[in-house]
Amino acid sequence: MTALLEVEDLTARFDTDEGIVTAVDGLSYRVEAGETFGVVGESGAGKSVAARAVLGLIDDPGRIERGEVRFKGEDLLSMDESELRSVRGDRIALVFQDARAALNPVYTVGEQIAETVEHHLECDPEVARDRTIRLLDRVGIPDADARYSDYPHELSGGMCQRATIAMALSCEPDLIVADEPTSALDVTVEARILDLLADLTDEFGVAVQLVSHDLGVIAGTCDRAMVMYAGEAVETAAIEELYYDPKHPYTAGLMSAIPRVGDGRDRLPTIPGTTPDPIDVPSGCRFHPRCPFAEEACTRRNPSLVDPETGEPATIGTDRAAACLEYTDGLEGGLDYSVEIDGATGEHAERGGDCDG
Ligand SMILES: Nc1ncnc2c1ncn2[C@@H]1O[C@H](COP(=O)(O)OP(=O)(O)OP(=O)(O)O)[C@@H](O)[C@H]1O
Repeated sequence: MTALLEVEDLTARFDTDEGIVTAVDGLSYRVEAGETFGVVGESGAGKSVAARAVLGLIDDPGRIERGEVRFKGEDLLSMDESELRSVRGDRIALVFQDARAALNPVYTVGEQIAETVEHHLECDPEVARDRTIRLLDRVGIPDADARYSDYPHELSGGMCQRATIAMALSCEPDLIVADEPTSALDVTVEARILDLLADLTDEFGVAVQLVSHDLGVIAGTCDRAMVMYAGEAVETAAIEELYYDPKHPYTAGLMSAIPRVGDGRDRLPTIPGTTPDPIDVPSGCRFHPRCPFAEEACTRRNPSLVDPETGEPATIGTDRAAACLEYTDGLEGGLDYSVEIDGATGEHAERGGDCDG
């Protein structure tokens, strides 16, 4: 069965003064209709470039070198700009981190949403206005009738993000690509917006590709997720599997950065080291310089995604995949970490191994 979105072997590069940055390297994943699919990884992993590539929004000095982005079976990368624009306006909507910048400052919030409604539904302005007010109300903007006439600068950050979500929904899309939609918001507002997104995906049956550097956000919101490192996918799994039984040492490290109830830590990265220089990525497994379990083989061989149970190469349809030599019997010492969950809270309580950093 064809998934709603199928990205295959996507490779995107930027020509910079310092050299060529391969921001996304041979990336393959799928998003099923109606599901919330998370893309997680540290800054520079290639999450935003992957999200933008889905919409053909890679600008100079970037280019998509190869791959396919099939939306309902049609390759978006082979479409011309006007075809793409109509898919973007109609079937795929975008929500960005900086909601205020995404809104036009010279029109009221209501006017700009009503304009897309009018265009999309080919209805008259009164109908568009009513529908816009209902949408503003649905995304939790209080007193939506009055807020319709507010300019973006008159709304708080959280309210602006609600407005852009209303805007995204106004074209009744099949897919919303949300790139760090809550990173600029404080934690309480973030939680409310994520709850809203979850409710709306159920209610409108829309799929979401949710990009975040925060595995806590992804774990709380998504059905499945892909973990990215240095332009590549290192693990894909249903969210419970990723959370309770991470197969890649990098995912396990990200897990330990999820704040736990009562431990007072903020979201500090606990994996030692930093993401590699994108112009000069490490040989072999790109994570090996930071991996506590790395062996000599890891410096030579870049593992591809495989089913961790069988070691068989993963395809776009594989539900569980990890890219570590461990799963093709390539490690002598193996992986030595464990994840223990405090049953009472469902939070991560203890971890073994060296991956805590
Ligand atoms: N316009 C650009 N010109 C040059 N390099 C770019 C450009 N946009 C992205 N890159 C590079 O591509 C790589 C991936 O960037 P991307 O923004 O996708 O990462 P990310 O995982 O979304 O992280 P962040 O959360 O920091 O945005 C990075 O090394 C980045 O420097």
